Amino acid sequence: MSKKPVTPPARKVAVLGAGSWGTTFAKILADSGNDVMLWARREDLAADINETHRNSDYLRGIRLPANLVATSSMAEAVKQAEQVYLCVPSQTLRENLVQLAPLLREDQIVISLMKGVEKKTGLRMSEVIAEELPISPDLVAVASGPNLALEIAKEQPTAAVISSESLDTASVVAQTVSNRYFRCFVNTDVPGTEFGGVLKNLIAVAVGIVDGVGYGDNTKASIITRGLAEMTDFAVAYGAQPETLAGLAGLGDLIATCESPLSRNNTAGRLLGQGYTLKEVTNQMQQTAEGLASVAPVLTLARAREVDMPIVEQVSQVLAGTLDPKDIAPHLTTDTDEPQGERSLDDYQTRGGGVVWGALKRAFNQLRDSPGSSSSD
Ligand SMILES: NC(=O)C1=CN([C@@H]2O[C@H](COP(=O)(O)OP(=O)(O)OC[C@H]3O[C@@H](n4cnc5c(N)ncnc54)[C@H](O)[C@@H]3O)[C@@H](O)[C@H]2O)C=CC1
Ligand SMILES: O=C(CO)COP(=O)(O)O
Repeated sequence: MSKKPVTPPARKVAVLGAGSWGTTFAKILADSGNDVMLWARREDLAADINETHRNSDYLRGIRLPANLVATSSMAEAVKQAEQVYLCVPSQTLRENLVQLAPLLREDQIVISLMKGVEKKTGLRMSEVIAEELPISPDLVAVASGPNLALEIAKEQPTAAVISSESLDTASVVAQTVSNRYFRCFVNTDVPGTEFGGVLKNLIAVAVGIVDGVGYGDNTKASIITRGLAEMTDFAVAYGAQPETLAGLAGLGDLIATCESPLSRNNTAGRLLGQGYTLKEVTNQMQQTAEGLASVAPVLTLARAREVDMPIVEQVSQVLAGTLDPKDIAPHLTTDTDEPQGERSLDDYQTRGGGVVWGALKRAFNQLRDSPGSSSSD
């Protein structure tokens, strides 16, 4: 006699932050069978989500599932949750953690969905969490990957990486999140996974700038390719594994963000390339473009470890109004006229015994061979 499959009880989870990604992630979690509480700062937004099952300010045309309930009380959201997902703009994380700290139990897992560094400290989001929350690092995870909110809210299939110092934690989170349109891989390279998400934003601003100027695909492809080398150099200098940058959280997200008009970072860059000032661009943007705030702290970190970041340097000069956007491309790789060897990716390939291409091949084979289950990215 065949046994009936046992359906695990629904997990209770909380998502803090009801913008485009927080709401989309809450939908992913609800579609994965969890009971989701979504915390919105504004009471009227929480009420509107509960009444209409929509968040029209951020996700026009998307219906939210019935097992997703909104609240404007952080205490209510967090109280029953086994896992707490954080999705507020990076520069506001610390103030929100101050509110969260007294509400948190020591067995709750905390997951960052954010892609920025704190401007005044240069810390990654998981590092800010470690400073502000009384929590073991084993219970902290981060999620990153090619994840443009609106596409996923429409249930278009994609993949992401869940990273934690504890593989057990990453696996529990991956199992909680994964569903038929959102597939999670796991790794333990937290710096690589977080920096991938931070750095691709900066390259997407650069690509947006040249797009706004009117340059075509050769210029953009050059920036994307050299940008990946720049991202990898930087992240490796801060302890990341190069293969993480060749995976979903690096190359994957870089492609999605640089290609898509849905990307806010790409859009901000395009406006700069069209001649708007930084102030005019930030006034026009209704959503968070993390890259604009990350440029300065990333350059400070790069200089501290003597990493060359010519593309990010030039984005910084365009933001400051000291470089004409149309001049960004000719200076892509060097500030001398001497020809240079194309360093980074070849270097990693040689030094790491083909590590980048090996990782790409493994990722491709995994996607091809094993639909459904999670494994490393
Ligand atoms: N939208 C996307 O496609 C993706 C976004 N992300 C990341 O998610 C994070 C959040 O971005 P989005 O949801 O897209 O931004 P958003 O601009 O769509 O929404 C931000 C939300 O935070 C709220 N907020 C603003 N100030 C706040 C404060 N002081 N305290 C608490 N909440 C505050 C806003 O009211 C809004 O609900 C960012 O780090 C972004 O890089 C990551 C993957 C995809
Ligand atoms: O992180 C994202 C896609 O993975 C979203 O990019 P933007 O923040 O530029 O919209």
